[in-house]
Amino acid sequence: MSRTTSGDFQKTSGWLDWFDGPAKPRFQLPAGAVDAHCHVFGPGAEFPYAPERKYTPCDASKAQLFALRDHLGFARNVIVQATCHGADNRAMLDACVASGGKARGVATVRRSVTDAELLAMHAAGVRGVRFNFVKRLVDFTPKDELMEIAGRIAQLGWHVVIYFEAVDLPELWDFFTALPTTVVVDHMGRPDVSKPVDGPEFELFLRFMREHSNVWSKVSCPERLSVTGPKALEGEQAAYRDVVPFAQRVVQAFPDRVLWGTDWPHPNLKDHMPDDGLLVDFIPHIAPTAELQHKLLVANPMRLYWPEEQ
Ligand SMILES: O=C(O)c1cc(C(=O)O)oc(=O)c1
Repeated sequence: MSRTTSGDFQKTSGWLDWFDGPAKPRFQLPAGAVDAHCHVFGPGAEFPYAPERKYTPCDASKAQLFALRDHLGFARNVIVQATCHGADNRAMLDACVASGGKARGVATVRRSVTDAELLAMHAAGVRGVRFNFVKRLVDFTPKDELMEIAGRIAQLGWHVVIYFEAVDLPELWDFFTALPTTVVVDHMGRPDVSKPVDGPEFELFLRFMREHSNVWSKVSCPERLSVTGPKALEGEQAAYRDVVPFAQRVVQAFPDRVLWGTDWPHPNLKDHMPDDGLLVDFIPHIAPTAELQHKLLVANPMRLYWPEEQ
């Protein structure tokens, strides 16, 4: 079934809609598991997409996200502001509030954000801001503006989520290592998994984490990073094998600083749309023991997003 975009919007040409009717995962998530990276899109008629966006998605509402959460067996979500909404956080905030405490959020803000707005976001459940350096997704924001924002949100106990491509890490290193908060890297800093896992590019990322104990990583998005597959479709139980050594390395080296998320509704995939149930079945390949799974899915996200419950 083709999904629609409501309001005065037309999906980007070639847009792949999120997968309908995902499998029930075979992997039994631990009680209290958190999907620590997912998004809501619109619906456009209610929460318009931002004029500066680089893509227009199909709608993906909070009700659809919560249904997926329950189907897969997650207890909670961390809803990350998607770039198609720019710095208009209303859809994400509305979803957090509607979740009844089962979702926390990561916002995108500009320097012009007021302290009162930040406090209101905190009350709605926001615990971090996202700085995006992926050029196909956002226009450039000066680093001094980002550093000023980081200084302000640090006072609220929030963290910074960073999204960048592996080739850009050397240039961004000084900025990232000067951030005054916990820093969470999206999707392992997007390694090129056709390169060796013990090669210089991924080693730089591991060094980034090793030398900076405030840096965490989401070991998410194998469907984005995989080059040779196989895809998480049609019951595949060994999907995205080429990504496994990279994610496993991060989980084993930094078990207390990793998070996992579905990345539903998977913006901008070009090749295929994964079955989210089978994506959950990817987890035991990268976190093979019950202890690692509990840290990745429960203890770590709870410490970062619901510390008051610890
Ligand atoms: O690689 C991407 O296209 C992508 C985009 C977004 C976003 O538009 O916010 O978020 C993600 O986590 C990944």
